[in-house]
Amino acid sequence: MDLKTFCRSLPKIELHAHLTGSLSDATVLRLLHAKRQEGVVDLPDSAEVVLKRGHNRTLKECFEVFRILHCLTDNLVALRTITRDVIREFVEDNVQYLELRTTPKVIIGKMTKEQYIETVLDVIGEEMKANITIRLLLSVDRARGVDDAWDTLRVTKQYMSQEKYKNLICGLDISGNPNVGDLCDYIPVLEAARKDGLKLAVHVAEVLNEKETLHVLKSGLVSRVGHGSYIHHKCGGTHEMVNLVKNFSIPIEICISSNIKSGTVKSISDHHFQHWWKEGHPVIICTDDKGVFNTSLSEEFQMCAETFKLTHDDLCELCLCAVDSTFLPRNERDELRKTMQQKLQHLRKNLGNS
Ligand SMILES: CNc1ncnc2c1ncn2[C@@H]1O[C@H](COP(=O)(O)O)[C@@H](O)[C@H]1O
Ligand SMILES: [Zn+2]
Repeated sequence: MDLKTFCRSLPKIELHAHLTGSLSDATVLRLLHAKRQEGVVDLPDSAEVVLKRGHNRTLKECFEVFRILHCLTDNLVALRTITRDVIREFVEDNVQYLELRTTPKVIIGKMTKEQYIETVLDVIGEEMKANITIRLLLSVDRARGVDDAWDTLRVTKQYMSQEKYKNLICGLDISGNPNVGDLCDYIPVLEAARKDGLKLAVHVAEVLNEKETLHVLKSGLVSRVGHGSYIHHKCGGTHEMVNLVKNFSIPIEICISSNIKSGTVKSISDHHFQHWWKEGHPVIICTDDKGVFNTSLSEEFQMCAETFKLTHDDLCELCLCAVDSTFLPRNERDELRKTMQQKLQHLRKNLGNS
C-alpha cells in the first residue's frame, strides 16, 4: 500500500478545523451561483480571490479570503449548506471524530448568533447519523473585541443547557488575526468559560508574540494550543514557555500547510512539529482551513510522514493518541479509543495482506 493510500485509509481525528475556512471549491462555486441568482454582481473578483488554490497567501490575504467567504455565507440557507458539505468531506476523508469550530455571527435582518449556532448544531445532529462523531467549538474572534466575546459566551451557555444540544458543544476557541487585538484582554472571558464547564482551544503563538504567549500559558486555562509555532525554544520561543506547556500537559494542534502557506513558519523542515514529536509531547495533526489552504487531513498526514520520516506505526500512534486530546468526557473517549483501535487493527491486517 503506498503512503497516500495508507494516509487516506487511516481512521483520523480532526480537532482544529474552522468551518468557513474548510469550504471546498465545489461549495464555493455553489455559493457563488446562489449569489448570482440573488442578483449580486461583483462576483468574478471574489471568485478569483477565493478560488486561487494551491498558492501561498500571507496571513493578511487569508483574512481577505475569509471576508469574502463570509459575504457568500451571510444567510442561514448558505450556513446549512456549508456545514453539511464540510462534514461530508471530512467523512469522505475517513475522519471518525471531528471537532468543528466556527464564529457565530450577527447579520442584521438575516441572522442572530442564536440562529447561527442553532443552524450549525441542527446540521451536526443530522449528519451524525453517518459514520462520524461531531462536536462543536464556538470561536471568539480576537479582532472583534471583548464585548463580542462575552456575548458569544452568553449565547453558547444558552445552547449548552438545552437538552437537545447539550452534549454537542464541547468548548470555546479563540482565533482571528493574530496581529490584531491582545489575547491578554480575553483572560476574564476564558476564566468564566472554564467555570461554565467549557474546554478551551486557543490560537497561541501563531506569530511571534512573547508577552501574550507567556501570559496565556501562565494562566493555566488553556486545554489545547492551536499552532504554537513560537513556543518551542528551538523555534523562537523560550524554555519557560516549553516548561509551561509540558507542566500543564497542553496538547498542540499542528497545522502544517496553514503555517507554511501563510508564511508564519519559514519552511516545512523548520516546523515545530518535529521537536514536540521527538520529545513525546502530545501533538495532533490538523487542517485548520482545508479549503483556503487546499489540503485534506490525509494530505497533512502524508506530508508530515514524508518530511519527518514517520513510519506506519508512528502514523497509527498519532491517530490513536489524538483521542486523549479530544474534549470528550472520559466514557465517550474510551468508546472512541475502542473504535479507533479496532479500525487501526483492521488497517494493519490489510497492510499485512497486501
Ligand atoms: C490561518 N490561521 C488562522 N489564524 C487565526 N484565525 C483563523 C485562522 N484561520 C481561520 N481563522 C478564523 O476562522 C474564521 C473562519 O471560520 P469561521 O467563520 O469561524 O467558520 C476566520 O475569520 C478566523 O477568525
Ligand atoms: Zn486555526
